[in-house]
Amino acid sequence: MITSDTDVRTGSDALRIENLSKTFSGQRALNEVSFAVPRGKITALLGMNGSGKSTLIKVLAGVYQPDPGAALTIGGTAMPLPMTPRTAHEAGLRFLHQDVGLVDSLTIADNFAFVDRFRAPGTFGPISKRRQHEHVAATLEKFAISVHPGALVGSLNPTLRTMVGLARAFQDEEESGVQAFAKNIVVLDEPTASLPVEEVDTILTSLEELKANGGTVIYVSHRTEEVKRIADQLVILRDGKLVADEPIAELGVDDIVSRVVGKRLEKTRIPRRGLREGDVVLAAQGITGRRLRGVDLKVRSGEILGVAGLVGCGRSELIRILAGAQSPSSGHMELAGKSYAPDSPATAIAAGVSCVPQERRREGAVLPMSVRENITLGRLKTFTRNGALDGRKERNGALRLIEQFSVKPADPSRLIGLLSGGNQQKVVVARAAGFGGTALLLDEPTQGVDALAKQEIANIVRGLAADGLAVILASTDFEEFVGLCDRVLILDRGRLVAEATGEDINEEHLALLCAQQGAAA
Ligand SMILES: Nc1ncnc2c1ncn2[C@@H]1O[C@H](COP(=O)(O)OP(=O)(O)OP(=O)(O)O)[C@@H](O)[C@H]1O
Repeated sequence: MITSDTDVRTGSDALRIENLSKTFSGQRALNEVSFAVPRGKITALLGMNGSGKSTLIKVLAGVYQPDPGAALTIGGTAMPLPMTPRTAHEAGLRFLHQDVGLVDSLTIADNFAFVDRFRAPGTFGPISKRRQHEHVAATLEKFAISVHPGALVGSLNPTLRTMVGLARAFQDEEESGVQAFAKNIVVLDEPTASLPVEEVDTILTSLEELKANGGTVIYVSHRTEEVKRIADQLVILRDGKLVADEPIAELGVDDIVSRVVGKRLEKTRIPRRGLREGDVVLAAQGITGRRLRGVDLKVRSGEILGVAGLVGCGRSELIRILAGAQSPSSGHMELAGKSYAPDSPATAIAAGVSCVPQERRREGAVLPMSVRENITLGRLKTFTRNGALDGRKERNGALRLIEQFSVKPADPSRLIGLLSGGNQQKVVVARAAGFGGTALLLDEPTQGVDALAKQEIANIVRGLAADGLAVILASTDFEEFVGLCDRVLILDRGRLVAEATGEDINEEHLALLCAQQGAAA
């Protein structure tokens, strides 16, 4: 293990990177990056989408081989490069990658298992299922995660999935929770991107506890408020180059954002005009489902309607039902005054209802396909001429949206899986929002998206609403509702329980409304 008492006493660097470059088929994702990570501190690694953060982390994890000429020191020891997953682990690096790295179709226990674990000592027989479950149950308990080791990862909500991914990184440690954290270097790539607000606080509090115990963390996030709250040190990449390496204490949230973006970001919180008077576009009555307990709602042409609520309130189920991805158990829906009962997202799209689903990796982006195919998926009718696909028209259509949504690199033929996480998200939003229609459903549309792109997406959504589209936005990030929504509905355990309009659409009030419902439980 890398920690020695001397290290802790002297506050020496936990990790030092020198001259790190990484080139992917001619494209430089990292360009001569050098910085140090102080021991016992939280270092925020920031940068816009595609700036090279995940690439740097994957070099540390031994997933990518750096270009020649780099040097890496961990706990004062020069590491042979390239790293391998084993040398990284032995050096005390523990990772939670952006996609969490769990396989949905396997159980938690199977996700924990790796070569030669869980055999009875001195035997060469098959892996002991009982031992495996015991080990996994004990690790989950250390992290206070109450879920059965035999549960399928695909059945977990995003929060549990994240927690399980984190616990797995520490399954070898003797110590529990914070102690295990504290003796390693913990590298977290956007751990809160897909988590609801109240869970984010849980993660941040445990990181603060970890820091108080001398833990060292590298923390990637696009959420500047979080960074300001927990980080001591700031390292910023732009286009693969290091552009800032400084303490955070004196900086405000706006200073951090402008350092990341490279310019001051003007706040474009244009006050909405209040409830719009357009025709009702989408209406739902008495919708029930796994969580929903009879939801009635109406959204009008030109209106942006927010749906907020605590974890498990049924927000995503509501969006899935409206988008045709799930059938309601009962209830009735209408689109432009006519009965609307889509049996698939494709039927919904054909009727004019598009959706950005909550989980990009599971439901949004089709990784083995190109950016162009992902953008035009389900829209090919728009690009046919005399019954045949017009490839040129399709490519141009994709290029227009790539530009409008600032997808980088602007290459329609690139596999979407090779794009950075935030750029994959922009493609999914472009597919839903780029083709008109009558209603747009957004579930956490800006997760993993940088501050500038977030603003651009908000402006596009505003423009679409101004053109008459009806928009429903489900989010756990209350900031997203402010300045964007005309009305926000609060959903609590499957029921709509409150509504905010006008001045009441502010972060504090919305948080209060949600908390009041939770407290009344
Ligand atoms: N395997 C790969 N092959 C080719 N290009 C890649 C590969 N992985 C990353 N890139 C490119 O390297 C650049 C940096 O990507 P990276 O994922 O490191 O960005 P990031 O800063 O983590 O972004 P985000 O905030 O969106 O997650 C991007 O232009 C991306 O398209």
